[in-house]
Amino acid sequence: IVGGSTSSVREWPWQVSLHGNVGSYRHMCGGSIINKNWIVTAAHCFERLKNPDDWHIYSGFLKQSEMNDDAPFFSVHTIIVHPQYCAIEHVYDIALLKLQEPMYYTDYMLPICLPETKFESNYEDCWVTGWGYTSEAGHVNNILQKASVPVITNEDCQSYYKSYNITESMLCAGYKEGGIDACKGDSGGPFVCQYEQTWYLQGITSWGEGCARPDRPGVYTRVGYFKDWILKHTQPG
Ligand SMILES: COC(=O)c1cc(NC(=O)c2cccc(O)c2C)c2cc(C(=N)N)ccc2c1
Repeated sequence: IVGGSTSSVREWPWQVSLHGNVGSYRHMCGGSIINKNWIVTAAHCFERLKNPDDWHIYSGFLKQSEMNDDAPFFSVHTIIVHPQYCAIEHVYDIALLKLQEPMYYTDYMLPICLPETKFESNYEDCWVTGWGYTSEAGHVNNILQKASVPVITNEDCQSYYKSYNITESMLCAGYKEGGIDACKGDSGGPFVCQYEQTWYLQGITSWGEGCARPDRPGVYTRVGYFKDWILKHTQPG
């Protein structure tokens, strides 16, 4: 997160850190708890590491330094990458992780609600969180960061990204003057909006040209667009 501030414990209890095995296990992506068996994240996190055994999921922690070899983690049973995901175009950048064992809820580990509809009309009070870079040429941050970022229309977003196709499965958020944005390492993490005292997962951090640049908003996977696909895979029975 560029231009954000430090989160406190229990602020974002659905936020998890996905540690991938690249020689040793380290933070690669964020994710969100949607129920006791399932995490939603970004498909692009699994370009190189497609084996579930190469992932450890840390939940209930604020600092990367706490996610050490003595700390408990959840293992991954199944990785479901959206069948229409395309890396080049950044489309359908969504994946589901089934846990090997169901998690338990605490004040620090709670699920986030899925949006009510495919396209929400209200996007007040939206925040993006993660342990990603705090500058383009940065590195993974130790303490979970948060930043409030306004949603912009797909039409405005398309006008900024002339060499890309901003599809209806994407959601954009950012400031025209830049300065505050998600960045590398925040991928897969939550973009949430509060509505009538309830938080909803409206976006999954996906991509952007650089980070926090003027006229280059952050691009997110629009979670409402994939609600049926998510429910199809994550509902019991
Ligand atoms: C794996 O995820 C990404 O690569 C990756 C690369 C990005 N954009 C970059 O251009 C970038 C940023 C930092 C370092 C870097 O090398 C690049 C290419 C990203 C930009 C944003 C955002 N601005 N909302 C969010 C996630 C990103 C994930």
